[in-house]
Amino acid sequence: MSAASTDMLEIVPPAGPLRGAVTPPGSKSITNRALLVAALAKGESVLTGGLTSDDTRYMAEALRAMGVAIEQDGTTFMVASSGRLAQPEKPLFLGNAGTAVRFLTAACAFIDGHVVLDGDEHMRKRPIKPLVAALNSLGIDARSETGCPPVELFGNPKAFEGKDHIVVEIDGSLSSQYVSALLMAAPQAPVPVLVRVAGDGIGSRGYIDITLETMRAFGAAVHQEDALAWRIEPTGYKAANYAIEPDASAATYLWAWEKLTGGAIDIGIRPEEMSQPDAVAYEFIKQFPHLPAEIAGAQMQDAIPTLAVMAMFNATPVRFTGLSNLRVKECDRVSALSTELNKILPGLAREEGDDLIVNGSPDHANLKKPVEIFTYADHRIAMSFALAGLCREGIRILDPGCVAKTYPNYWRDLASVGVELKTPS
Ligand SMILES: O=C(O)C1=C[C@@H](OP(=O)(O)O)[C@@H](O)[C@H](O)C1
Ligand SMILES: C=C(OP(=O)(O)O)C(=O)O
Repeated sequence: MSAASTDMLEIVPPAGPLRGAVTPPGSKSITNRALLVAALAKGESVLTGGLTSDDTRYMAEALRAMGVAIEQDGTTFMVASSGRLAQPEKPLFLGNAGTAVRFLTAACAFIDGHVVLDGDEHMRKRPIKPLVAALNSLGIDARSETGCPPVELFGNPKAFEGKDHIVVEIDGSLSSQYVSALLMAAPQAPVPVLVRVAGDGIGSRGYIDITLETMRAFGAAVHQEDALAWRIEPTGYKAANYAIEPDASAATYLWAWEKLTGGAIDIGIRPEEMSQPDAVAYEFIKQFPHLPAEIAGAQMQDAIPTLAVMAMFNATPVRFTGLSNLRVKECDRVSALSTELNKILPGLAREEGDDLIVNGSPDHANLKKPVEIFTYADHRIAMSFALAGLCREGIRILDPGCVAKTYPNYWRDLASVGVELKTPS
C-alpha cells in the first residue's frame, strides 16, 4: 500500500540528521498562472518545471473543457490555444483549488456564453463574493448565492465595447487571488483596464508580483500606476516558452526537515533565487531553535503552518500575527493549528483574536504518547504536523493522501531521506 493511500501514517523520528537531495515540485501558484495565460494566448506555449497535483489538474481539465489543448510530458506542459476560452458543456469542477476557482472566474467573464464554476465541500465555504461584486460592477452577470462557489456567470466579450477604458476596484483583503484574477483576465478586454485595490490592501502582496511577472512573460503590457493600481493594455497574450520555478511553500518543509534534525538537504535552489513570497520563511526557519518572539504571517501565509509546528520545539514561545486570511484557506488554519498542537500537549498553543501563540520548548521532543492529527483535508496541516514527528515519537497523520493538492510525492520524498513511515493498524 502506498503511504498516500492509507488512512493514517505514523512518523518514526530519525535516529540522526536527515541528509540527501530532494527537489521540491514545481510551484502551484506559477503553474496555474502560466497554464491560464498560455490558454489565453494564441499559439503554442511550452511550460517547463510545472507541478502535477490536484490543483493543477483541476486547472488543466477546466481549460481543456473550454477548448484548450494541453498535453503533458513529465513536468513539461504543451498548451495550444486559439487565444479565447469557449463555453464549457458542463459546470467546471475545481476541487479545492483556490487559484483555479478565482483565476477562472475572472477569465470566464470574456467567454461568449454561460459557465458554472464549482468546487468541493471545502471550496464551497471559501469566499468569492468580492470578486463576483467586482465583475458585477463591470456589468458582467455573475452570481454566487452563498458568497462562495458555485459561481454562475454569463460571459460577455462585448461588454466593454464603445468605452475608452474601464476601471475595476477589488477588495483584496480576504484573498490576493481576486486581484491576480482580474489582472490576468484584463489583457482580454478590448480597451485598457485599470485594476485598483480597495479596502485594507492585499493579504499577500508577493503573489501580485508573480502574477505580473507571468503576465509580462506572455506579452502583457502592465503599468503600475501606484502601489495598489495597475493599468493593463488590451494586447491579449502571446504564446511563450516559460520555466516554472520550484514551489517555495513546499520548500519550507524541506528546510524544516534539515533544521529540525541538524541535517543537510540539497533542494537544488537557494531561497533568494525564488520569486514566491514564501521563500522569505527561510530567514526564520534558519533561526530555529531561536525563532523570534513575534513572527508576522501576512506576507508568507502558506509557510505559517511549517513555522508554527517548528515553534513547538523552539527555545522560547512564539506569537504569530497577521493570520486573519489563514481562517479562509483549505480550513481555518489558525484554529486547526491550535487544536492539533493542543492534542499533542494541552496548553501548547492558544488563539488570541487572529494571533496564534505557540509555547515552544525543546523538552516537547520527549513527549511520547501517540497522537492522531486530524488534517481537515488540508495538505499543509498534514505536511507541517509531519515535522513534529521528526522530533518526537507517536505523531500519526490522518488522511495523509490530502498532500496531493500540491505535493503528491511528499511522503515518498520524506522516506527518501531515510524517515520510516509506519501504517499503524
Ligand atoms: O495567488 C496565489 O497563488 C496564492 C495566494 C495565496 O492565497 P490568498 O491570496 O487567498 O491569501 C496563497 O495562500 C495561495 O496558496 C496561493
Ligand atoms: C491556500 C492554499 O491554496 P489555494 O488558496 O490555492 O487553494 C495553499 O496551497 O496553502
